[in-house]
Amino acid sequence: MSLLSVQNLCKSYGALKVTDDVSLSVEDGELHAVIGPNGAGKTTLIAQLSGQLACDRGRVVFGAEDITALKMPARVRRGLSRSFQITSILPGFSVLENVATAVQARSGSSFRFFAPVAGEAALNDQAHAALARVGLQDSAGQRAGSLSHGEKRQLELAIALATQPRLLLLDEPLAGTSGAEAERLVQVIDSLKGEVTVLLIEHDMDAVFALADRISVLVYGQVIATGAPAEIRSDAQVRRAYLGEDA
Ligand SMILES: Nc1ncnc2c1ncn2[C@@H]1O[C@H](COP(=O)(O)OP(=O)(O)OP(=O)(O)O)[C@@H](O)[C@H]1O
Repeated sequence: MSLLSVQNLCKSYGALKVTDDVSLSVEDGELHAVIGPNGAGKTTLIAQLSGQLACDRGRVVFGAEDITALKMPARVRRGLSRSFQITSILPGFSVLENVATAVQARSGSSFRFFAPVAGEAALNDQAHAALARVGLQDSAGQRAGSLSHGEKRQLELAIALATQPRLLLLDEPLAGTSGAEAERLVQVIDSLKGEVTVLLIEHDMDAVFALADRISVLVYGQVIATGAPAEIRSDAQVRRAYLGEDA
């Protein structure tokens, strides 16, 4: 059984069909990338999967449960998390506090079962573990606002991981990075493989083809192909529609 099954998802704005009968599955443990030209509907799809945006039609099944009608917090509690954007980082708070806040938000009242000091220690332990996963363990005490752009992207990942997702939705995690910063993020995402199932949207094709187990290609709101990177690279329709004949 797939971890995530997206069935005939639709979203229109007036006459514009932004997601148009999208079906795809994400298998447990895989890194599944969704690529497509600007305006293809990728961000809208992620918003529909995270629960930020209601679907006009179609179903989203997570594990064995139909979650189509659930709002975002209920989806997060079930382990379906979207990476938070840099804009949601609290710049005046420390890196650790940013992650600890996310741990607490996910856990709801569960930390109240601990005595206050033990609760805080448990919270910090989880936050430190998430920071170590993304290579920010030495920056825990630093103000989040003083991080470089690439480090802020790493912090976003740590915040998402702190919610202990089963499926992580990553929307352009490399945006605004290049060179060593981008390579670092690719390494971090690669290191999550096998531990967290990932649905990745990313414009950096080198990163996508290096990381993905499978790729779905979205064009004008429709999935025109799904397959392993080598299959996608050699798919004539994909080359015509998106990658270009010389890709
Ligand atoms: N709230 C909205 N109201 C009207 N049109 C919208 C709205 N949100 C998105 N669109 C339109 O839907 C289309 C798809 O947008 P979306 O952001 O999902 O594409 P995308 O594939 O993520 O693009 P990009 O790669 O440029 O981020 C675009 O034409 C966009 O202008």
